Amino acid sequence: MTARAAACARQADLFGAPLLPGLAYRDALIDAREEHALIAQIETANLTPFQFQQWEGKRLTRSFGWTYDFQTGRFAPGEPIPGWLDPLRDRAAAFAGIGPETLEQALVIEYWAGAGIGWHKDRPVFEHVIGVSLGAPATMRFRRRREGGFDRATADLAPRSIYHMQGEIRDDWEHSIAAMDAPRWSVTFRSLR
Ligand SMILES: O=C(O)CCC(=O)C(=O)O
Ligand SMILES: [Fe+2]
Repeated sequence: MTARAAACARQADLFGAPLLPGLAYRDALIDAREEHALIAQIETANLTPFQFQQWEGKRLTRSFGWTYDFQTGRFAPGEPIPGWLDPLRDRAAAFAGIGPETLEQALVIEYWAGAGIGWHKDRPVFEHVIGVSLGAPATMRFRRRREGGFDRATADLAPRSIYHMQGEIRDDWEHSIAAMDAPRWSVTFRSLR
């Protein structure tokens, strides 16, 4: 079995059928001390409320490397990825089997209790999407439209875990995160297509 097939088989065990081609996941990427240090850094990183038209999400965000403005649709170079994210970016890249320098964007999100993120696909300018979870456990949901409805699947995201989306799961499926009852932070890294 190839490494990828083995990863898929593990996912099938963890998350149940159907397989989600292009999704990889592992627990315990970092330890609790590293998790707390990252949360402390995020808390001083001047995140701002996510806003889309009149609607303000119950989450704070900040992007580095590249910014995508949801109000204007403008995609532009942003502030460099800060040094405190470098070790995490290295591990995210190693997990995905790609070079760290290809992960040109980092997005930091703080979800307030009661917040999640609605159905979407990540912007097509990006290719690989790799996410690290901090704080509350989360349920990531996936759906893909088919005749008469949706194919659906879910993945449990433990704190300190990592996921990688590429290919079918990233391009053909939408994802969302169910509202959580405690704060959660995520750091996602993206490569450009
Ligand atoms: O918080 C996460 O892990 C996912 C965030 C997400 O889907 C996004 O920013 O596009
Ligand atoms: Fe996303």
